[in-house]
Amino acid sequence: MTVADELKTGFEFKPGLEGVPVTLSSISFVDGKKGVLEYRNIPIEELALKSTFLETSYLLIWGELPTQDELDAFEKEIRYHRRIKYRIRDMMKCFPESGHPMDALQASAAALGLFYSRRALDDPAYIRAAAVRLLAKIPTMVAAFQMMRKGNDPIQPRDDLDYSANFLYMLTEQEPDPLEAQVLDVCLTLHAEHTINASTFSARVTASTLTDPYAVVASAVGTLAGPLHGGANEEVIDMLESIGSVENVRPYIENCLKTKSKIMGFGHRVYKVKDPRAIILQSLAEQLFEKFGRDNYYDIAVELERVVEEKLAYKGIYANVDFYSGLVYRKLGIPTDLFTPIFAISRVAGWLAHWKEQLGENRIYRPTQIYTGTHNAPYIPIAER
Ligand SMILES: CC(=O)SCCNC(=O)CCNC(=O)[C@H](O)C(C)(C)COP(=O)(O)OP(=O)(O)OC[C@H]1O[C@@H](n2cnc3c(N)ncnc32)[C@H](O)[C@@H]1OP(=O)(O)O
Ligand SMILES: O=C([O-])CC(=O)C(=O)O
Repeated sequence: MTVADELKTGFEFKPGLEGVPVTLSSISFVDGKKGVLEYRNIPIEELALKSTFLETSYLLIWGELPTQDELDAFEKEIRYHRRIKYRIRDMMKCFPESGHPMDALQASAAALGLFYSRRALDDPAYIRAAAVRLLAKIPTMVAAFQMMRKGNDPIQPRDDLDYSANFLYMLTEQEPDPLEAQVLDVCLTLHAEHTINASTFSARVTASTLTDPYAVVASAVGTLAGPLHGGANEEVIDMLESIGSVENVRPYIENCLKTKSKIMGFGHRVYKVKDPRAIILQSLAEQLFEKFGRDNYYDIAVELERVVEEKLAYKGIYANVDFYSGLVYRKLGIPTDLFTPIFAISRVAGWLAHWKEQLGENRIYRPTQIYTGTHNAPYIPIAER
């Protein structure tokens, strides 16, 4: 059969699965034309203003906002499980300091499966324990690698600090300013879930084989790392650095358009307007600048957004979630190559929600292909090739 024949069999090939539904889901909703994002029916703006990352994680994974008692119990369990086993720390010490923290995180998340490998996927207590462990330990692993690659011992989590304050503390051994901890917490809430993006799809495919949740998260971390997905937040800062000044913005964009290169932090498969999270992230950056002083990259970013809109709005290309997040993290003093691991700390909540949902009505993912080769080719002996 030729490719044309294959296409006649009724398959419609959609590169990148654009617009192809791959599951039923009630976890989140995006209206890309109106710029709407909801988690479990609640608008992201409401959650950013009124919730916390852990409460939002509970909402995503278990489908409802927790009562005060449920939230207290959940937070207590997370605090209890923050520490990582010394054998995981020892393993991480062998990682090369020059390695990317996303690779370190992917390997460490997978290593959790060596210690907690029981696959009781129909036991709600197992599901809860795995979700708690992953939410609790991933920030500790990210901070531990940061310390170890600088030649220092990891900083132990502090039980008196909440989730985001504790993460910032483990990175610096300094108790963060309350505004810094609060801003980071809102960033985590904003990044926690986004329907069937590439890493979540990867998580669901892995989950559908009924493997363990650590493998599910490790495969999603690997997928998030790429520059077309979560890795773009790091690339945005590199781009702002290479542009260097507001005057250089227009020639930079014109050159990208001429050479058909992507402008990092812009464009989205679903949003055809400015990403609602970018609007909130920009205001978080401004709050930090007001208290701690402006970042000189901000003016470049604002001009970049203006020129990209002027040139590309007609194609529906606007700032996405990765455009302003890096400016927030930079102001929090976080190194650029930790931006994507921070995205992972947050998105693990969404991945876990999808893992749990996938297990509910599981069928293994096994799509098809359109074969583009030939048939019955002769085997040519090596001497005759
Ligand atoms: C958390 C996240 O994952 S958010 C996304 C983070 N990624 C980035 O910021 C990287 C830059 N952006 C991109 O590469 C893309 O916009 C993606 C990967 C996000 C979406 O990709 P797709 O939906 O496949 O869009 P695709 O790449 O086909 O682009 C469609 C058109 O818009 C253009 N376009 C899309 N994004 C950009 C961009 N950032 N800069 C310039 N042009 C762009 C493409 O060149 C293409 O133009 P054409 O139709 O004239 O050929
Ligand atoms: O939805 C997507 O394609 C990308 C993503 O994860 C997000 O925007 O948060």
